[in-house]
Amino acid sequence: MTKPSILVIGRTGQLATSLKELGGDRVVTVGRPEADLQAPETLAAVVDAHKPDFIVNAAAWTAVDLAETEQEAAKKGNHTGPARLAEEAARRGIPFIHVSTDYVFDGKKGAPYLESDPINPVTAYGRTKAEGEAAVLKAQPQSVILRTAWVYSAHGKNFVKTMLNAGAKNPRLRVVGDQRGNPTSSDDLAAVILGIIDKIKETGWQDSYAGIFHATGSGEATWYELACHALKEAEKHGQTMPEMEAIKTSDWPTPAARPADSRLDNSKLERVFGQKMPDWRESVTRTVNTLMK
Ligand SMILES: NC(=O)C1=CN([C@@H]2O[C@H](COP(=O)(O)OP(=O)(O)OC[C@H]3O[C@@H](n4cnc5c(N)ncnc54)[C@H](O)[C@@H]3O)[C@@H](O)[C@H]2O)C=CC1
Repeated sequence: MTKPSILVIGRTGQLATSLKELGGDRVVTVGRPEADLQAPETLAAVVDAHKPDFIVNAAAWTAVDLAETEQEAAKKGNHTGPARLAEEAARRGIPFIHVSTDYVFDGKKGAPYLESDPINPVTAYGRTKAEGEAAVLKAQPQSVILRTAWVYSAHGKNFVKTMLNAGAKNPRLRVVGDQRGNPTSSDDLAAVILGIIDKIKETGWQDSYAGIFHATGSGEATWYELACHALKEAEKHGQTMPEMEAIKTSDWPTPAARPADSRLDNSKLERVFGQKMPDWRESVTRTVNTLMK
């Protein structure tokens, strides 16, 4: 067996699982306790044990609501921990790929966000992720930071799985219909990350690779539209379609306020890396087919 050349931090999360599934022997995933962003002193030893050509950080504090009350832990998971990992990568000359979020924006632009648009996070999660972006780039200038959004997959915890489960148990579902974004399959994001790594291998590091890139599923949706599509696909497998009602954000209060419109423009990803993400509907259909098998 060839030595894995891509070290992924995070083992059980959606993106880490997709990277392992897609990357096979090229990828080794390491999670807690061996690699713990809350205990950054663990990270150097993991990098030295694997001597990778690339490091991907697929780990994060992703509990958006809990981040409001657990700000210190969220900061370690999203800011200081990833910054330390970037520092270890820089010290060894290893390009670093990190993942951030649409929640660095306040959602008030009214059009898809560009990488050059000013950020203004409105949640503790978004703030810690935004601080993480800046700290990672400072620690390792050879970093590619991918801002993604609304991630779902056949594994782990996510909105699509929650809706399929809720739809199987309830005759009627109420889903927020006034937040707009780009549903993203973690498999599609993993494919983009592996594509970026191939490109860097092919061309060597280029200055244009450094910095922030938006990487979300093509097309846009509300949570209501996403739920309806997933449940219609499940209906083809014999699950009863519940009656669906679109509700307002104000009817579904959460501790952390979600941006109303956090659509991202992915054209820089295509321009620089030649990577285009599939339409979210196709990928949701694939995920539902996997789950209903
Ligand atoms: N899930 C979503 O909807 C979105 C996710 N993102 C970002 O995408 C990336 C991947 O997210 P997912 O795979 O969906 O998240 P996930 O919640 O499925 O997985 C997170 C992973 O991080 C690991 N982790 C948490 N704390 C850790 C620590 N202290 N040390 C080591 N590992 C730790 C968990 O064990 C898990 O494996 C993250 O950077 C996240 O912020 C961005 C936008 C939306």
